[in-house]
Amino acid sequence: MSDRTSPRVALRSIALLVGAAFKADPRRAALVVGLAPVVGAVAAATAVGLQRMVDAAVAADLPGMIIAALILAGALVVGQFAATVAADLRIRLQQRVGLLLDQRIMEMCSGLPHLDHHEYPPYQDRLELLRANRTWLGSAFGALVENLRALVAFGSTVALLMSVRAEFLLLLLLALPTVFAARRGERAVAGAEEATVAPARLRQALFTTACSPGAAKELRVYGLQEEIAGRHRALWQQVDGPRRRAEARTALWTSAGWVVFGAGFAGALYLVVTAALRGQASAGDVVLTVALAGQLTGSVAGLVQMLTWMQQALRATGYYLWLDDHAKARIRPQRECAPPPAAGADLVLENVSFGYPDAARPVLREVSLRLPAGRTVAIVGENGAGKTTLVKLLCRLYDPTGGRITYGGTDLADYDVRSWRDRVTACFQDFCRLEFPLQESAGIGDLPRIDDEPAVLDALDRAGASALPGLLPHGLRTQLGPTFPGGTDLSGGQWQKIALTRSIMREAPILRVLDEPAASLDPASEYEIFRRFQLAAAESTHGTVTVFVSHRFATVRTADLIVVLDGGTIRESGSHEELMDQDGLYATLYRLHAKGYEETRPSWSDSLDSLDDESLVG
Ligand SMILES: Nc1ncnc2c1ncn2[C@@H]1O[C@H](COP(=O)(O)OP(=O)(O)OP(=O)(O)O)[C@@H](O)[C@H]1O
Repeated sequence: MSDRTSPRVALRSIALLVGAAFKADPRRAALVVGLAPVVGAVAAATAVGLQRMVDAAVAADLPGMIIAALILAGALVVGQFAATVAADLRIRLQQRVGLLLDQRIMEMCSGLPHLDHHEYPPYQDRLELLRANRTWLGSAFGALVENLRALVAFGSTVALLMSVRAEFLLLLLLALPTVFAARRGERAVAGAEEATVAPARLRQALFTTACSPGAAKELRVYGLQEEIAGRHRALWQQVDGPRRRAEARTALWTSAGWVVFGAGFAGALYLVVTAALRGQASAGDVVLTVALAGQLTGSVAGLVQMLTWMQQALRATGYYLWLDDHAKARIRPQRECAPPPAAGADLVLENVSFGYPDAARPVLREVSLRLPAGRTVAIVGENGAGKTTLVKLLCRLYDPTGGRITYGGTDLADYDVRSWRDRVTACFQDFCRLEFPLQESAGIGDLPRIDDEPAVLDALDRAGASALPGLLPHGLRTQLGPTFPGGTDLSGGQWQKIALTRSIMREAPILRVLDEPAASLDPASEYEIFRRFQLAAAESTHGTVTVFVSHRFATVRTADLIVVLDGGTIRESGSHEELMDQDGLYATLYRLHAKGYEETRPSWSDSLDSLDDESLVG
């Protein structure tokens, strides 16, 4: 990561900011840009008014004094009015630009069709830097405009000084060390920030853990509060030390710059006063020089501040542009799109291999498998066998790194990714707890029908959660999530059932994935869910392929096809009976599970045995 904003990135950033401001609010943006030079020129106009006033007073020139008074009054009124209006407009515009860019960042993170950017450390590093500097994004356009104002103020002051004596141009050169020192300092601070982004990210993660309701139980049981706080403190020191040192160096360089400028400033005053004493300059010139020299100090300080502000803003915009470029590069060029997939075909994996980005070894190797339309396929295997990875490929959250997956003979990569996802539903083991009203949290599984009450009630019923609305104070309208006013928390199993309901909302999907959808439920409930989905698949005329991932072999024994994954390859596949006859890994593990189950057989297991299809359908 470079600590420099290259001229190309700076230009692109400026174009981005101007474009965003004029897109967010064109009229306000035009006014803000238009008022900046007016505000910038006020100081110089005031100095001119003063000069004319003194010269007219010395010459007892009444009309001259009136004109000077009008200039002074005009500069005061216009200056105050323009500065107040410009500040109000700029603040409001900053908020609008911030909102627009925030939305673009959200789009960049969640709008990418694949998931790999979430696991790419440089992407996460830039995202953290952008998060830490996000406020600069909103104010970046303001920084640009303020720089314009500061430049006009500085330029007009220098031009007037030169009108008194051309040598005063030197003051401009003497201001440069301060400006360069501030620029260099900002770069050093940026470099320190970028060099410590990894511990900063970890510190942020610790903070989130300490404040998250999800971690609250373990933090207390294991007494981790002090440990987490201690690590957070240590990381802060790791992050803060280099940054503070860079800031101290910046202060030193900038002070040295001011010493140089101060010497020049004193020299200029000496020159004009001695010239006036020799009669080579008017009293007005002395007043003008004193006023302008004072303003020059202010405008150099302003310019330094504004340049630092702009550099920080451009740096934040640079992170944004990097993320945007990365996001665009990750959108694979779509080959000529196949027409949207029609239901009723088989999904076929042909020698599919897959490795996560930067991983040393592939997770799936040469997997060939046919998932028949309208059937239920169970994927079983030990932890880390590659089950979830396989279903992620089916959902096109990643594309295979070798081989291909076809549907009805067409490579999935040939379908527009959105048209494929429109026909897929899924309930993942790390499902989302969407803290909306129950109606929306479940209905969002089929966005066009999010408000369709009968559809949501039907889906809740089919997910085995028909009782849930009755248990909540406002039924389907109950706000979920305890942190919201009037919000209700649910048990892990109830949240999971809502995730399951979402996966039922879409009608006639091509593929329904249930990746350990019952991890929070007891085996009887898991079996009930599996049977519900199996019966629904059998009754469906749409040919939906149902893929069920589970650790519990007993749950899935009635699946049409059972696939045993082992170390990223298919070890065995077939029906329960076929696999038991083979007496291989499946049979061994099944017997092991059954033995454990017999030994720990709880009372509710009778209900599991008595589950039949009618009780589920009815
Ligand atoms: N995002 C990722 N980046 C890198 N490696 C990953 C990622 N996700 C999973 N893996 C690795 O891929 C392998 C297979 O993981 P996967 O989640 O597919 O297994 P699984 O069979 O579903 O396991 P479990 O039953 O524990 O859920 C594991 O070794 C895991 O460490």
